[in-house]
Amino acid sequence: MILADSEIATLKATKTIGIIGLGDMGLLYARRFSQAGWNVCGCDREENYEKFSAEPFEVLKNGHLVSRKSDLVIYSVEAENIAKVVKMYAPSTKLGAVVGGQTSCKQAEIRAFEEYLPEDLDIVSMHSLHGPNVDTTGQPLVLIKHRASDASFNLVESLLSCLNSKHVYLSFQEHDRITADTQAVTHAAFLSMGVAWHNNNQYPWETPKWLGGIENAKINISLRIYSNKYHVYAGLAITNPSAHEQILQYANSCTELFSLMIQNKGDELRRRVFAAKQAVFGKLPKDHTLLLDDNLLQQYSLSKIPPEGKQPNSHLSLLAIVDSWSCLGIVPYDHIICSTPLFRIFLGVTEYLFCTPGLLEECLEDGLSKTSFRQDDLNFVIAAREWSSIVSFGDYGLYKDRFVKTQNFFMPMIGEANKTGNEMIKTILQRVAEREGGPVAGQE
Ligand SMILES: NC(=O)C1=CN([C@@H]2O[C@H](COP(=O)(O)OP(=O)(O)OC[C@H]3O[C@@H](n4cnc5c(N)ncnc54)[C@H](OP(=O)(O)O)[C@@H]3O)[C@@H](O)[C@H]2O)C=CC1
Ligand SMILES: O=C(O)C(=O)Cc1ccc(O)cc1
Repeated sequence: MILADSEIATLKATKTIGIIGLGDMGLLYARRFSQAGWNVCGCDREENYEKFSAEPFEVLKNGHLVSRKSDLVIYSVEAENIAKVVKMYAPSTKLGAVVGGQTSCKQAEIRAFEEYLPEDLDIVSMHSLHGPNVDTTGQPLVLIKHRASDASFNLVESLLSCLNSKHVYLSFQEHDRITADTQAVTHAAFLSMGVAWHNNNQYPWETPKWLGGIENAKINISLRIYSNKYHVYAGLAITNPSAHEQILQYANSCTELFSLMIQNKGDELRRRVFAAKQAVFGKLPKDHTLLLDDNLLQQYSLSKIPPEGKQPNSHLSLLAIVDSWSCLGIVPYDHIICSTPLFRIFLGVTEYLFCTPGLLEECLEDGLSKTSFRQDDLNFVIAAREWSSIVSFGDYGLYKDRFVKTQNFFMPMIGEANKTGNEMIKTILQRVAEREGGPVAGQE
């Protein structure tokens, strides 16, 4: 429960909030909390101490110093390191404090808290379902009351209320299942596009094949992911066991649909894809308005080449996501309350392809009869399988290596892609907010 203003004022005067890990998300939280009038302290690795001298909150040298004086400690470190970091600082936690974390998959985080924190401490965890450069307003924020009194939970919820996000209450198990369905498989699709373009040695904005609104969304989101830190995507996929199954299903769906195309098994392909369409989109109301359309996305192009009419495209990446949702029994709309901006965009372009009259039929026809996309699709299948293997091996080193190679390939365009991507996301989020009647989020 968010407390009354007078009670929040008392908490602000008496409680100290500690953030361990002042990277992108930790810094966002620490700045916002201190701007809202909370007493905040934080730390990063000791060797980074000097970097934070201009911050408006107290910066300490390490997590022991943060833990011993904070009434609420939030760990905002790499998922890969969470157990190690919690083990290190947990014994220094102040008596009676509440502890939480921001990692994207909660199983490893909660396990670390249970193993290393003294039993008398409360655990309330959280997850902002957006990146550090998105306005927090109206975005989903998951709150997990794992082991806590109402007073502890109210402290956490009242503190987080300054972000103006939409609070979603889940257990850690529900959180991990939903984010595997939404985030992990979304990232797998866009990561695979990047690797496929890289392996084909082509910048998609340089070839007339990739023109049009849907292609702009694919390119901008893929490059946005490759502009980020690899550990964010590695952590949320590798530490979440449900994500392994989803990503494998995605790779299998890509393989099987592509196999049907190259064998020219049109009837089987259509049967399978239309059954998936029915499972995923069948219950949408007749008057359902599409979130996205090709015209809206047309303006967000990185290409200098003027559009020259429609190019044939099988849209294998989009066919495969609907097929995998269908095979896994996932209805993505059930998770919309817990969706990230990238997931909404992925769902938006997929919905556009599947629900615009005639478009799905056209792309299946292209997939079966045109060969111009075969090489791209083959590379896409290989990339999806590669990501699935890397995630299932749980190998962060391999993940980093694969990610960074493709990141380097796209480096010359990352700055411009982020600018265009930010504009695109801003427009889409405004549209989401208008549609849902909630607060309008902008870009920071
Ligand atoms: N970025 C995003 O879009 C989102 C990320 N998350 C999750 O939030 C968490 C943080 O992500 P993000 O901020 O992006 O990542 P960053 O890499 O930017 O931040 C993590 C920070 O923690 C520091 N750190 C590592 N070990 C310690 C330690 N022992 N003591 C103090 N600081 C330490 C890191 O230092 P160093 O770099 O030197 O290792 C780094 O500065 C991750 O678990 C991520 O999955 C959640 C929502 C969105
Ligand atoms: O929107 C997305 O999917 C992002 O890529 C940003 C992101 C990354 C990690 C999270 O835990 C939450 C959001």
